[in-house]
Amino acid sequence: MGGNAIEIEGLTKTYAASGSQPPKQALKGVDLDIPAGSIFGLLGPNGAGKSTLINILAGLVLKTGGKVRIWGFDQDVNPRQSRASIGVMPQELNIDPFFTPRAALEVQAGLYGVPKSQRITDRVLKAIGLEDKADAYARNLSGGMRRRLLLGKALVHRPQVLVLDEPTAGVDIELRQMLWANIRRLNEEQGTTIILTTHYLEEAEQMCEEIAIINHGEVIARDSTAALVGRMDAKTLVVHPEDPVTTLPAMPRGVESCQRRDGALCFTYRRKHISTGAVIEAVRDAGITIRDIATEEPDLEDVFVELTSSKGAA
Ligand SMILES: Nc1ncnc2c1ncn2[C@@H]1O[C@H](COP(=O)(O)OP(=O)(O)OP(=O)(O)O)[C@@H](O)[C@H]1O
Repeated sequence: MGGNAIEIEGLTKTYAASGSQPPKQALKGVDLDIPAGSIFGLLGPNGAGKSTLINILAGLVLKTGGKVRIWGFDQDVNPRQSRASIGVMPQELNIDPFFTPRAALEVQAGLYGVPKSQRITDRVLKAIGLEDKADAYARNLSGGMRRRLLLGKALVHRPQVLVLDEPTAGVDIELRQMLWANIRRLNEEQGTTIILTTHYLEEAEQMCEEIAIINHGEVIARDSTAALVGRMDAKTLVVHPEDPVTTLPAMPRGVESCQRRDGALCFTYRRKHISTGAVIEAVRDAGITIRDIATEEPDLEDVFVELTSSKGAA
């Protein structure tokens, strides 16, 4: 196979109408390649289509149209192999309370048809730090342990691609760090490709080499995290002029100017390329007396909000 763990072309999904609900087009033609060996972030607001996409990858939801290849296997041509290449840690804590972690992992391995001689139950228990609890009933496990067990269940068939759907939602910092350490290790030591959805943009920034932002069933941005962070390098200088200004002052190249409703002038630029001093100088050169001045520094959250509210209209 080539350099991609996942190749998605023109993927569409329309959920059928039910009762008074009209049909819902959840994916509107998604093209997305995810490089093998990467840690890839899939971000988007609630209802954007992330779970639909992930569930299609996992073989849990049937696509309406388009092509999906997992580890080189076309879902339509080689459904079994494509499914065996991927493991999914779901959002919900759906664990049978009457199974022990060991039994839960064994059952899961059975579901994937892993022969007994090739099972790696002990190794998985160790990787998720549940050796001590291997034979305790799952109902006695803490929320954090259950989450780790879900991760373990996604690993029993040694998938090349691991999908984590909101793995750290509602999880305390210590457990979050432990989960990330586990996941990084899988990525580094076994080359497992990791795809994760998260609402913690800071986490995505720290963990993911590349990020796709999905909104209203479409990919609206896909870039290396470094490039997205580069976008965030934008800084806005807000100038409150002493007297009303009717003409925006001339600015150095690369500065976007606008005027706010309250009359304030705002100038957005990349700090890397243009200094704040140069912008202030240009304002003064235009004969504008500055009454007050402030700077605004957007973070990934702002970029995300801007992208999902402007380009993503249905
Ligand atoms: N089984 C279903 N039947 C009908 N509509 C559905 C079904 N599942 C999801 N949808 C709709 O499809 C759209 C995409 O939903 P999806 O769950 O994929 O979004 P999401 O990005 O995962 O959101 P969240 O972050 O809240 O999990 C939403 O409008 C949702 O209401």
